[in-house]
Order: sequence, then C-alpha cells, then structure tokens
Amino acid sequence: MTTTLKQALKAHFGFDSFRSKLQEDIVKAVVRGDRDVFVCMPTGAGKSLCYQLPAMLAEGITLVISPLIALIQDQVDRLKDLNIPACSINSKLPAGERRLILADLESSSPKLKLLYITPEMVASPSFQPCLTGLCSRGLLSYLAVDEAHCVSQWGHDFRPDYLKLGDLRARLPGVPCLALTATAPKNVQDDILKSLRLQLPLSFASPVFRSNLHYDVIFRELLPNPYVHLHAFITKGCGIVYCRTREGCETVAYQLTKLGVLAKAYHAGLKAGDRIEVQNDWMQGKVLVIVATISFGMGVDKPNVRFVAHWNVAKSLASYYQESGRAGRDGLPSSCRTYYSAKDKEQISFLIRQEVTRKQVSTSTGDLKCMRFYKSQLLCRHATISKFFGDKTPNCAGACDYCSNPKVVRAQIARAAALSTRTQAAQSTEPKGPFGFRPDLYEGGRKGYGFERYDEEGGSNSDEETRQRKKEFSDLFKKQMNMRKVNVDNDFLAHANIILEASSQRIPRLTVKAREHCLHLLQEALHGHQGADDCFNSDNLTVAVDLEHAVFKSSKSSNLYKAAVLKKVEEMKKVAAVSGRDDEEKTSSSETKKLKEEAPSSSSSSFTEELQGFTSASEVYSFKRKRVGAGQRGSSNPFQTAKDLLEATRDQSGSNQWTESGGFSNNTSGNSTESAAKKETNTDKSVAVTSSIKARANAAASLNSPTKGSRALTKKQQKLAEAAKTSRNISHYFGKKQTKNESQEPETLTELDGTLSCSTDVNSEDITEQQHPPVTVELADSSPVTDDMRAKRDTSPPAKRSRPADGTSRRVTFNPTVQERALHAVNEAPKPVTLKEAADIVVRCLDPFYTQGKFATKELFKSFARYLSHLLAEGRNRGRGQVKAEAKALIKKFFSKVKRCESEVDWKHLKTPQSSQTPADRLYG
Ligand SMILES: Nc1ncnc2c1ncn2[C@@H]1O[C@H](COP(=O)(O)OP(=O)(O)OP(=O)(O)O)[C@@H](O)[C@H]1O
Ligand SMILES: [Zn+2]
Repeated sequence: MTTTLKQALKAHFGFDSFRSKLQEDIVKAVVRGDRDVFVCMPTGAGKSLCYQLPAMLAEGITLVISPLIALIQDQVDRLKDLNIPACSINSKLPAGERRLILADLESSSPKLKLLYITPEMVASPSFQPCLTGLCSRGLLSYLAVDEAHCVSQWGHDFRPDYLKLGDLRARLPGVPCLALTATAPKNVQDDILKSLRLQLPLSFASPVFRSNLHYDVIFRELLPNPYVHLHAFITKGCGIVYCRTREGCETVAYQLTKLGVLAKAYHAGLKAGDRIEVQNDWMQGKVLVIVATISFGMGVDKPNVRFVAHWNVAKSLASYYQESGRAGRDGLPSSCRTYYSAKDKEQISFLIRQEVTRKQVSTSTGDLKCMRFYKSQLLCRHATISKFFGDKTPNCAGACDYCSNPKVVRAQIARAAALSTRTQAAQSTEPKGPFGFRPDLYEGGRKGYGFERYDEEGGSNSDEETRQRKKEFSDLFKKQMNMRKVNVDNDFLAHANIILEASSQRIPRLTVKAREHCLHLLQEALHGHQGADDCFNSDNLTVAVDLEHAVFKSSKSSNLYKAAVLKKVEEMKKVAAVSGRDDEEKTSSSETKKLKEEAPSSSSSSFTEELQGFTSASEVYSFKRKRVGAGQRGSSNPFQTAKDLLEATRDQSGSNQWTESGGFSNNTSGNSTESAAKKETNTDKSVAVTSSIKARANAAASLNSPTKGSRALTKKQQKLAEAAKTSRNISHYFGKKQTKNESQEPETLTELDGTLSCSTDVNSEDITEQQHPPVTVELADSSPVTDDMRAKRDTSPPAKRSRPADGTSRRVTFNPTVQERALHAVNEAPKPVTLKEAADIVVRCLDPFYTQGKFATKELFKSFARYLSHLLAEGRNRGRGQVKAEAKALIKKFFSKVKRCESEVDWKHLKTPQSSQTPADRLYG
C-alpha cells in the first residue's frame, strides 16, 4: 500500500514523501475506508492532502464541505494547477458552468474527482437530486468536512449551517466521512464527533506546539511610538498585521508606509476586486505587509510568512493560535507578536460577555485564558497554548518572551500596572462612549459581533433562499437545543423562528449599539450615584458592565431589557438626588428620554457613529419588521418585541404573512404599489387594517397614484396619507430620527418611510442606512452577477428596473424621477435644503468612503464634505432628494478619478452642477 500511495503522491501532487508520519497514517486510514476519521493538525501541516490523495485513488467523487467560497476557490485553483479535476458549485457560479458540472456529475463516469461546496449549498434543495444521484450510483467516495470546528457552538467560528452536516452524514451511511480542523480544544473535538455523527471515528491529533514560532507580547501603552516599534518588528520580512477594525487597518497600513515599508490594508470594507489585488500583491511579495482584519487568512497558504503581529488582541486563544499560526508554514523561524492594550481588554471583555450570553454557555476558559495570556501571564506562552488544546507542556527552548527572558516580561507587567493607576483619572475626562471605540468599524460577520471571519461570502442571494435558510435553521436550532437539553424557553424558540441566526443574539432586535447606549446610561447614572468625577473610570465601567449584563441576562425581549435598564437608571438617580447631587440629572434624563423615544435599534448619535458592519443580518430583518408591526398595533411604543409583532401579524393575517413581510423592502414591496392595492379591494373593506403590509403598500399607492389608492383607503391609511400631507417635507423623515415634536404620529411616520421604501430605491437606501454598512448599499459590487440574480431583477417592479439592464452592476441606482414623483404627490415644491441639511446629506453619503480609508486624513474628509455642502446648497433651490442625488453623483465622479483623497487639490475639478440638466444627465450622460 505504501508504495502505491507514494507513487500516487508523486504522480498527482509532486511530493516525494509524506510530510509526516501522521499525514501518512491518516491517508492510509482514509483509504482503508472502514471508519470515519477525525483529524486535528496544526495549520500548514498538510491536512488537505489527507483527503485529496485518497480522492484521487477512489473510483468516484469526493465531496468537500468548506465554509467559505473564497477558501474553496483557492483550493480548487491549486488543484487545477496540478491538473486534478476539481471544481465547486456555489451561488456565485455562472449558470452555464453549473450546468456543465451537473452534467458531468450525472454522467455514467464523471471526470470530476473533488467537488467543493459550502454547507448552505450542500443542503439546498437544488443540489439534492445531484447528491442522491451520485449516492445511489455509488459514486460518492468520501465526504470531507474541512474546518470542522465550525460545527461547534463552543468553537470560535461557529457556523450554524455546519449543524446540518450531521443530517447529511446520516443520509450517506456507506460513505466514509473525514472531519478536519486545526484548532479544536477537547470540548470542541467532542462536539465535532457528536454533531457530525461520525461513525466509530479514528482520531488523529498532533500536538499544537510549533517550535519554529517565537511568541511575545508587547504592551502598546508603554511604547513612546507604537508604530515605530511595529515597524522595527516587521522588517523581518513578509508578514501579516492583524487589526480588529477596518479603520485600524487603514491607519496602521498608512503609518507603516509612511515609515518606509509598503503595507496595504485588507478588510471586508474594500471592494472585492481591491481585496483580491491586495492579497495577490502580498502573495507575490510585491507588498511585504498586509494589514488585515481577521477576514483575511483562512486558507491562505503562503509558506514564507516571517511574522504575524496582532495590533489588537485576538478574541480567544483558539483564534490566536490559528491566526498566529499563519507564520512559518515553511518550518523556518518566525515571530508572532501581540501588541496588548488595556483598551482592547475592555472591549474584548464586553464582547466576550455578549458572546457567552449568546451561546448560553459559561464563560469560555479559552477566552479568559487569552486575556491572561496577554496581560499578566508569567508562564511559557507555548505551554499555555498547548495546555489549552489539551497537550502536554512542550519544550519551548526559548521560543517565547517568557522563556527567553522572564525578567523583561515581569518588568513590563509591573510598568503597565503602574501606568494604569496613573491614567485612571485622565481616562475619566475622555469624552467618548463607554468604550472609546467605534463598534461600527469592527469587522462584521453574519453574526455581527465583529469577530467572525465569515464575512466574505455573499450569502443568500434571494429572499426565497433566505426564507428557506431561516426556516431550516430554526428547525435545526430547535433540534440541537433539544439534543443538548438546554432549557430554552418558548420565547426564545419563537424568536429563533424569525431571525436568521438565532444564535447570533439572545435578545432579538437588541443591537450591540443599543446595549452600549444603555451601558453608557448606567455609567452616567452610576456617576451621579457615586458623586465622583470619574464618570468613565474603569471601576465605574466594571460595575456598569455587570449591571448591564445582569439585565441583559434576565431580559427576554428588547423592551424588557430597556425597561429594566431605565428602571435601574431611575433608581440610581433617585439615590443621587437624595444625596443632593442632581446637577447631572439633566443630561442623564435627556439621554433617558432619548432612549425612550428612539427605536431600539436606531442610532442615538450622529451618523459617524452609526453602525457600519456591526449589524447582524438578523437585526436588519427585525428592524424592518418593527415597522410592520408598529403600525399594526396602534401603539406608539417603539419597544415592541419581535414576538409581539409576530403574534400581531399571525392574528391578523395568518402565519405565512410574517415570513412574506420579511423581505418587504425587496420582493414583497416590489409589487406592493399595484398588487396590494388590488388585493385590498378584494378583501372585506369593513375590516380595519388586515395587514400592515397592505397598509404600507396602499399608502404607497396613494402617494404615487392618489386616485387609485384612495378608493380603498382604510382609516389607518387615511391617517397615513394625512400625515404625509401635513408634513412639510416628507423626505425630512427619511433615515432621520424623529424628535419628540415631530412625532405626534410616530408610528405613522415610521410607517411612511417604510411605505416609501416600497416605491423608490432611494428611500429603501435611507432605511437601510440606519442599520447597514452604507458601503454595501452604495457601492458598486464587482462580484459576478449570477443568472439567478438577473432573473430576479427581471421580475422586479418598474421602479427597480431603472438599474442597468445588462446586469453588470449591482449598484443601487438612485432614481431622482421616482423620488420627485413621490414628493410631488405630497408636496408640490420640495422645500429647499439649508446648508446644514445639505451637510447632513453629504456626510451621510461620504462617510462610507471615509470608513474605507479613501481619505488620507479626517480633516480632508471634513473639508471635502464642507466643500460639497456649499457646492450643493448655496444659491440653489434644491430639494432634499435632488441634493442627495447630486451629492452621490458628485462623490461618485470624484472617486472615479481619485483613488484616495490625499489633498484638497484633488477636488478642485468638481464644479457646481448646472440647474438646467438633471444630475443624471450631467454625470452619467
Ligand atoms: N507531503 C507533503 N510534502 C510536501 N508538502 C506538502 C505535503 N503535504 C502538504 N504539503 C504542503 O503543505 C502546505 C500546507 O498544506 P495544507 O494547506 O493542506 O495545510 P492545512 O493543514 O490544511 O492548513 P490549514 O489549517 O491552514 O488549512 C501546502 O502548501 C501543501 O502543498
Ligand atoms: Zn516559552
């Protein structure tokens, strides 16, 4: 057997020998095929070969499940380079190619050896006939599950869709299954075996210790100039600097470049094309340093990475091991360094707590150990990592800072402790939020907590798919919860039904931002309570975090959570007032009022602080639903729970209605203006509002075509229309928070922007902007457009057809005509914007570009915003809609010429638009 294997190894992969005895043993076990196999080997140890070589020796096809399309692409490309027939079926594949692949798979002797597929795709209905066909013809040789730790909720990369693989495995009894991971402590390993239902698995796990990696930790706050320090470190060669935020990446890359090392930023805020370019440049060595969020790296197989620096601490030891492990895959000495900062610690603690609650498990020891690892550890770093993964203490032999010089480590910890005492008072004067950081800039994955690396994949392309996924996941979730015998209350399960990824949030619709706001209130109240000056000192923070967390844990809905926070705040203020310190109360109570007024998920602060990339998909859904229900119940209480809404919708329009409404800003809303109006005439008119969707749709209809819509106007709709008329300028409400005076009819107005989102693109943007990274809405997306997407577009309503018919761009097109029509229906002449309003609009439009690092400095960004505002507002009689369209067009024009704004000269070519032409004529024509 050995000779045959070796020959095949050479013939197919060009390797003379196995990388290790372990690799050889695994391949042999897989080829024998009598048992399932579990593999846990460090990154770069050659896991892929463990299924790729057996795949080549087997008759049929090996199905490989991998979590990311990008990762799959990488593997497939590598195999193709080796002339190995491999391919992938995924949502991004053009229909023609997909057909060819399916035809091969259906043929009597397929040429394909390895088929890579995401967990979503393997479970999708469209793939089932193919799978069944292969299976019944005995052509499925292996099922390989790569990155298997994604199946574990206790792992650091939990991916709900991986849970489906257990069912898949059970459906393929005769097919040997192979699960592979690089990072799995014991509990995660157990979870993998159980969740994937491996049959009598043979486990192969190699020690995690990698003697060629040198680990050390530097306290960033002790450095006179951290960038210079980092610069000295990275001159070791080619490497990666990990930052937690996109902004961090941009800044570090800029600073390093300024210091003379070509460094480029990589994060999900960049266009796909730019990301690929950066990655390629780095892979080819044209760029030495890639400064990236954790969205970069999985599956990147660059052998000569000489260093991995963490500018911000990693979330957990498992993450850290995996991320730092990208260094030294060639076995040569390489360095892994973390720049620890106390600020990071606060942020991380908060996020860890959230995640712990989310997963409903006790604090992961890995997370805590990770903190200790950085902050106060007086131990060998390799030993800590090995112990965490359940290995014996390795022989570090000086491959970490502690083993090479414990005194230095000890001294550093002491200095940091001294510094922390000194700076506590200074910190209190910082005019920032409780964390002094911008969660909006965290790299956001589907789960939206800023740590997940699966933020790259396009995800579901259609509402149908999304709905399907929601349902599947909710079923699966229930099943898993039952399996685990976790006491899940019905409330939670009801929520699981309506959110895309129930696990992403324990309390639906409660955004991280809202929690931070509450935390801030608690901190303020504590300040009043304690009467100390250091409102935001770390003790205060700790108490506030504990309070907040306790409330979070005990609240079942966003409403209850907020009510409980407010109660606590009031209580504390009472105490403060009694002790004669109510001078702070004004601010506190105005904040409190604000909290009461605002929708739970909406931002309380200026646009620059709005959530960008930090909102999970589920939050976006619930955000929309809130509007649905708010109108229905006739209540002005903005704190409705998703469950309330669910029930309300069920009561009134049957259970399916709810799901339908899920996508109302896209599909459902698409037909709303016409079809819903028709529907309405068919229903019993004496019934008040049968469904808020209809109400919305009819209001939209009445705005766009008053005669048609008014025939079927219910009381509710009349109210809506009236409110629309009496409002001087409806656009004023778009994407803007209502102030108390403006919102005599808060729900009506909320509904109105919902309504208008049905009829014009620009309004749906406005709504999305409150929650979504503007980037995703505003920018051209260079990712390929699938036929499915095109087909969907073709069936979209006229207003949406203003998009290019060739389907080359996914840009959300602004349609000024539609916008104007909508406004005219209400108000003949749009109210001209003031300079301040123009500035508001401009900054909103421009902010995503700033976030992406398209401005060298913040000053430039501000200056450009000022310039544009004057350009668009002064001496011109323009409505909001027009100004917005022009702002966007000008910005677009600007960035078509300027890649990154470096100086004020860059925008001198931009001229005031002429009033005779439409903005579209001028700029696109
Ligand atoms: N027997 C071998 N001889 C030489 N090189 C090998 C051998 N097996 C694998 N390699 C190479 O080692 C590198 C790492 O392999 P691979 O990508 O499979 O690692 P991995 O364990 O899957 O890592 P990760 O956890 O990052 O996915 C690849 O470049 C691969 O070609
Ligand atoms: Zn050591």
